[in-house]
Amino acid sequence: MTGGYPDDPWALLAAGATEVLASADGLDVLPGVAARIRRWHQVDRIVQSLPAAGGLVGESPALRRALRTLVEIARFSDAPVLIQGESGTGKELAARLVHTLDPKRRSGPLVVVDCTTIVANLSAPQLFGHERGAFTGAHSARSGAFADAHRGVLFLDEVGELPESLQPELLRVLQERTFRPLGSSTWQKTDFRLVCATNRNLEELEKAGRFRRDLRSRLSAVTVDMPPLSDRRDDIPALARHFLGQVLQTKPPVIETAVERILTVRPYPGNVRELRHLLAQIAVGYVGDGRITVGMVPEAERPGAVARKGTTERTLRAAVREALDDGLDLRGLKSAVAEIAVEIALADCGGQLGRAAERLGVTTRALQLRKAMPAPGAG
Ligand SMILES: Nc1ncnc2c1ncn2[C@@H]1O[C@H](COP(=O)(O)OP(=O)(O)OP(=O)(O)O)[C@@H](O)[C@H]1O
Repeated sequence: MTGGYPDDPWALLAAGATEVLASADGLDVLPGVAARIRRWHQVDRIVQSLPAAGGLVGESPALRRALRTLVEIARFSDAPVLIQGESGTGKELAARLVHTLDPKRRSGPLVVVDCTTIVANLSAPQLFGHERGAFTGAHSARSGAFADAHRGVLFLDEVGELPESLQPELLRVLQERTFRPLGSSTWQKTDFRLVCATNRNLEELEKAGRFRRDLRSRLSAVTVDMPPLSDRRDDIPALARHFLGQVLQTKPPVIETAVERILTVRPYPGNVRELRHLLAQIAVGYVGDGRITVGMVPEAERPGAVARKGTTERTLRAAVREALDDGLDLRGLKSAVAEIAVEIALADCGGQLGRAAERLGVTTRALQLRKAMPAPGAG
């Protein structure tokens, strides 16, 4: 199976009806249709019962579709799985879920290898392992990922980055289920399920001659597409509460509607990871009163921030032009601006030096000195 799992059993029923009508003796295909519908309900029950969907928070149809596919392939097949999606969409969480749900593999290990860290020739031992003395610096024998993942799952993250020299080797291991550690003359057996993730388009890499066609078709027997956050904005409030709870280690506070609006409309090129970082920033301002208010949202994220920035710049430009026209040089301009900033900060902070210094990002001592200094050109 490739792509998403059907959203509802009616789609299966409709497809089944077409099959029955098309077959010579409609009854022979009925058991198959019935089995598929039964399977659909089984998968749906598992998805509903997953505790927080195995760490993947969200109720949107796009995420549910991906989850159904993950459950289906984890439970009912042993084929390699390719998880595709933009960066930060939860591909690694999805891979972990396959391991947790695979009845044959879950008691075995989950071995994670980030292919961006495999430098051709230098790091092949990371996959194959090596004997003592196999190369300079190999002071003792070490097992590699192929051996470590025996009876479990091998997760190759960013598989599009797998060096070309290792691609035929991986294909061979998948076909033969044997490998030879570096420096060894003995073939070892291994039995792992392969799960890969990529944010690159493997088909394009193949066209560019950077990925082997036979390996790509082997890896993508089953694919799961993790949807970008822009396709599941409905999930943002639940994700926001989830991350606040994680960061604050308490029951998540109530998020004011205005904050929820800010969170749900902005773009997220970094997907869920970016949302998590934003919530971590917001949590810094939380004072423990059970509410997340707009004041805790970083200034740059608040409505009108971009427009305000534009206005500020325009006003500043006009003021600087006027000062230059009046004959002020750069030095004079700088100290005039500093003087005004100090005056405003002190007025806003009721004359308290410490608070004003904090607002200006200087030490209290520096502020004291500046205050003691006569203004340029003054008496
Ligand atoms: N649906 C989700 N529910 C809860 N947390 C999520 C969800 N999706 C992603 N995350 C969190 O977002 C962060 C990024 O997720 P993950 O590392 O799985 O993404 P990825 O697609 O593998 O990213 P990359 O391609 O950059 O490696 C992690 O902290 C993960 O826990």
